[in-house]
Amino acid sequence: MTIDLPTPDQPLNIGTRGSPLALAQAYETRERLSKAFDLPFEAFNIVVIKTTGDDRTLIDADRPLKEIGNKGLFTKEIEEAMLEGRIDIAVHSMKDMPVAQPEGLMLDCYLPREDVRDAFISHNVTRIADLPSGAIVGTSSLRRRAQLMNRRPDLNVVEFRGNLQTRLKKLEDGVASCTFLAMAGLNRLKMDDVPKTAIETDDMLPAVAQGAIGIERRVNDERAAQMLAAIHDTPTGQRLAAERAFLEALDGSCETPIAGLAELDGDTLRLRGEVLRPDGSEAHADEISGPIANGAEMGKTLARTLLDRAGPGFFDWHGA
Ligand SMILES: NCc1[nH]cc(CCC(=O)O)c1CC(=O)O
Repeated sequence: MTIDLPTPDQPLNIGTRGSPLALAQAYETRERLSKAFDLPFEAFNIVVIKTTGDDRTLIDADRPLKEIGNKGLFTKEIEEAMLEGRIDIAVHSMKDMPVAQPEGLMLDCYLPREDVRDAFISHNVTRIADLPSGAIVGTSSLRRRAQLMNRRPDLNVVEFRGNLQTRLKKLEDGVASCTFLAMAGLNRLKMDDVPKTAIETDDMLPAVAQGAIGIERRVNDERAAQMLAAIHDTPTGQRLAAERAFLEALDGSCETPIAGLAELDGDTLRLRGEVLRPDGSEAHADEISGPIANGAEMGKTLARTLLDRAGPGFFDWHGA
């Protein structure tokens, strides 16, 4: 079936959040589509949509996101706009995407993945190991907090919310001696002057889907389907299939710190996973390898292994 490509009069509407990172990701998507189909930028219309997660009147900036609940916090309004036809596709950080999409929408397009690692950001030291006992670490990520406390229970973690710029300002003001950010965000925003050190994945396993951009569409939109197929990156899709199956099988509440990363080596996929208690007092990690095509099955298997090892109650725990 041939499709009518978008034109400046009938543009493809690309929905996104308005943060600098979200916009950079929407621009990248527009650029890839425009190249793939030899279309002018005017054939695309970037539509900024404010989500609950962006609305400061709905969210107290000092309240941890985990208390507000993050299922679809950054996606609900965007998905409503797509179901109503106000936008045709939506660009998302896959790290923030729930594992299942609402009826009528789907995800089958991923852009080539950026650096998956976390970055250690500090004006004072270059490695976690060099932080003095009692040092104050700012992060709003449950996973990073738990991983850090697991390895360095002598550090003090304080809640660090707001966008990248806000957090960097807090660091400069001395509110904390270091923080963590995804390398992917820093790279996409070309923030080269931030004092960062990439943390190897053996030292801090990233969040499931970290560094990956996914593009959502309506199930029955043939034009979007064909256009997105042209820019889809298959290896990223294979890795995310394993990671997201792992996440789904864990069925972790947003209280549960979870890390997961799939990597490809020839025809083999290697999936590593970790679950932790929020205070870092307990961590369970393991890995599994097999044929790429079995990625989703491996995700489920690894989740079962970690669930068994963690034992009943691990995921119900609501600690301090
Ligand atoms: N939860 C916020 C969020 N969602 C995606 C990224 C970074 C980009 C990515 O991982 O794709 C970030 C910020 C961060 O963790 O530093």
